[in-house]
Amino acid sequence: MTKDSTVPHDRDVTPDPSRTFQVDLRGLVDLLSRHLYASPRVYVRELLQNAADAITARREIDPGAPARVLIDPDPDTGGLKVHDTGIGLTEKQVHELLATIGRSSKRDELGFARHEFLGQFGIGLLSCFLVADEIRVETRHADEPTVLWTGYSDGRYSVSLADYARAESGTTVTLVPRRDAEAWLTPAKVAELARFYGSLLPIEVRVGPTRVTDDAPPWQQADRREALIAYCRETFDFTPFDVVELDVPAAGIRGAAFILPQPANPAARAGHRVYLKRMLLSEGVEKLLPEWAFFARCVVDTAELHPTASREALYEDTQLDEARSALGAQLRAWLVRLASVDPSRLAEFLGIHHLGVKALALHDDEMLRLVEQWWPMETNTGRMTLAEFRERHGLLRYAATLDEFRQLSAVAAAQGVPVINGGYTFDAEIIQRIPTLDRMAIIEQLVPTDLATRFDAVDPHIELSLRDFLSAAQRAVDPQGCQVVLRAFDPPTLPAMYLIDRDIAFADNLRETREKADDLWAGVLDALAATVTDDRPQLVLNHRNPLVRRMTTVSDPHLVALAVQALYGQALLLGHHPLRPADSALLNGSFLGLLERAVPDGKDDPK
Ligand SMILES: Nc1ncnc2c1ncn2[C@@H]1O[C@H](COP(=O)(O)OP(=O)(O)OP(=O)(O)O)[C@@H](O)[C@H]1O
Repeated sequence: MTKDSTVPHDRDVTPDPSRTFQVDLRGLVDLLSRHLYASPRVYVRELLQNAADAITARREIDPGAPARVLIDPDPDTGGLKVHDTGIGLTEKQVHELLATIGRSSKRDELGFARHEFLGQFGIGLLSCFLVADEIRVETRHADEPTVLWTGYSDGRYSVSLADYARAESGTTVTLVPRRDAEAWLTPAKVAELARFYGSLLPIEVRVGPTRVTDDAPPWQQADRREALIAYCRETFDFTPFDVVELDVPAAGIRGAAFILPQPANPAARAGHRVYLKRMLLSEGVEKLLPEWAFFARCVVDTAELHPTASREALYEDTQLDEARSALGAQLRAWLVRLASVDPSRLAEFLGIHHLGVKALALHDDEMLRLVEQWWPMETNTGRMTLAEFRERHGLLRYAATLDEFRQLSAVAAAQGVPVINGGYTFDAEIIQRIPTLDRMAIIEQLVPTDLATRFDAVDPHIELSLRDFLSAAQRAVDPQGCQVVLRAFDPPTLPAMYLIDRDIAFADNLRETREKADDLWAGVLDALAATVTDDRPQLVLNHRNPLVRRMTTVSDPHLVALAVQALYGQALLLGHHPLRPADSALLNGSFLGLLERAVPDGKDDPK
């Protein structure tokens, strides 16, 4: 084996203890502002967080210690002071913690974040350099001397002991504004941000004389429901359809889900408002709930879930996964409860969110069950749920398109064939998926062919006698490319049906009938079909209909043509078939022609 001269010798990589990394603070701040934080506004959150943590640390030792934070913007200098009554820092700690990036007092001996604190990374204070050139800290720990620390955005810092004692234990952080960042430090902006991030903190926070913290989160107030509805109106700008309280102890989650009062797009995931240990993490956390719960927006506080380093999102880990399922279970329980306690309210809910619920029912069994049990679908025997339909008829029979349903429903109803309209968005697919809930479910798609067997043939002798009528009728709609057929079917009130070429199978069925018929009958039909190809659309005239019967007795071929053309147009309209220009012209012509016949001409007018 030859020795590779590019492999470094051991002595080349031996660390030199006298050398340590140098940090380019400007570069680091630039990194934070461009790549970690979404906006410089986070500086207020980081200052509040440090103050709150310092108070927590002090109260661990002295539970009666005051818990106050005062934020004091100075309109004259454009700067800002944040005073807290926290634990403060000794001189040694100032050197160690404030001047070392990544060093934090909030981790345990093993380096894990300590549960009771908001901070953990040791970089939060740096965010102040997004808006300040200089950060000054005055701090006092217990009876130790007051320490003054000043850090500059170019990476220098100084430490000295004050020649006075700060009035009480705690810290004051002063920001000297950076040019071009003054807007982030105006009193109005600071008050807005302090309220935005800190309104739920369990300590007293004031901006100048104004308190920005609430007494308690809405889900902990005496009249919770009222408080939550008011919160939803104020924060999300809608009055919820309902409020579902959320409580997942394993993830330390408390809060509420607000059911949207308007339809929502399931594909556009709603942003939820998430607090972490009562400090706002983000108002746009997307994956807190399972995908199917698109109809709810939440506000929650969590003590256990983990933030990403920017503290603007939740870290995707198994804990978040489990929390998501637990929250989903609570929303499901709400739906189930609604179904048993207040079905009309559930129907109202589905009335708003049915499209989204149906979209999810295509791949979520729970949603499918909800639709099956509670969503009334259109059928030719009235609106009813799929569950009811199955119970009554033993199967789920449906027409796959709206046109097919319209074309067939009346005929099918008259013949005692119940059918569901599967033509609305997702409905046919939902019906086809029902066997995943119950393997015994029988699904049947109704196609016009199925009804064809119920179109009874007319007595051949009668049909022969109607030969002239049928030829005239055929000629009347020949230019439309349509074949005229005479059958007897229910309901008798329906004079004609137009069956489109999609139903070639039906045409085959007609041909079969003809083949089975006796010679006389076959002869009649052959004569009729001489100019007709079998896959043309069919106008089926109903011999049970009194008007059609009367038409067959008319001897004037012109009147027959007008009447057949009018029935053709009406059948197209009833079946919701598109009217081609030639169809409209035909319909128009027949209408005017019939009017001409119906209205006496001027010669009879006495005037
Ligand atoms: N107001 C304060 N009172 C007492 N100590 C403070 C205060 N602000 C900062 N410190 C000390 O400085 C350390 C560094 O603060 P920094 O905000 O940079 O990080 P952190 O709060 O520990 O973590 P994170 O980056 O997650 O916010 C803190 O761990 C804390 O010990």
